[in-house]
Amino acid sequence: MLQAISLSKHYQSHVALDNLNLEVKAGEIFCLLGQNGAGKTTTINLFLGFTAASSGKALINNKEVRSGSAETRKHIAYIPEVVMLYGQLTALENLDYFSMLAGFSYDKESLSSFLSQCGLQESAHYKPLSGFSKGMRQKVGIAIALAKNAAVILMDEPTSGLDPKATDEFTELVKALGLQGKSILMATHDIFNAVNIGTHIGIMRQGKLIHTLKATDINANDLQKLYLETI
Ligand SMILES: Nc1ncnc2c1ncn2[C@@H]1O[C@H](COP(=O)(O)OP(=O)(O)OP(=O)(O)O)[C@@H](O)[C@H]1O
Repeated sequence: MLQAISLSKHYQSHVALDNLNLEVKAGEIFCLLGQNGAGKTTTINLFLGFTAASSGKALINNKEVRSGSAETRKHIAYIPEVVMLYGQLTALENLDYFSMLAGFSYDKESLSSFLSQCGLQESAHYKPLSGFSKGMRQKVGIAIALAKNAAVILMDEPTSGLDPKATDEFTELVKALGLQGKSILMATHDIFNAVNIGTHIGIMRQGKLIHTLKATDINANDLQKLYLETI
């Protein structure tokens, strides 16, 4: 589970995140919408411990995130806009390496099976990442999340720049992770995808979470209207 309690981040006098209260339970996919600079990445970075909170708390499985500490990060998988892995290593080698960093050791069949579950063709398992498309990299990123057995998955605009088919495949994978009981927080600019993928949707403006909605309570057209009225 992922929780923010009165979480704020200031850069000198600038308020990047203002008193965020948020809970993403197991099996929930929370999509954060908001204009550039609304505070989405700041929120994700606070949960990752990449930056320290000015006040309030970020909790992962009820443990407070400490900036720079690996204690809570081991429960998290992070999928940024472009999954940065080792280009000279194969998909299998990358997965093996990142699983080991998280304390897991798998045989080749198991590693291959994680990649296949994420829709990566077997012929690609043994190819270096340098030749992978963005969509293929995102699949390896999800495979790492599976292999790490991460309870929490944080995603920052993971479908930006993906073609419709790759977006659709990615969406199905993320929904399956939700059904497996992961807590997922995803920052996105894609309103249609947020309704399609999310169980919950938040709209941020100038560091504040203004609206929180259940995805079943709104369609894409109404969400777009509300979004435009809010920002
Ligand atoms: N290291 C930093 N130093 C100063 N200000 C920062 C820093 N990081 C972020 N900010 C500011 O905090 C605010 C929130 O930024 P953030 O990156 O969280 O927005 P965002 O919603 O993720 O935007 P985008 O959609 O463009 O990724 C912005 O005004 C940004 O300029």
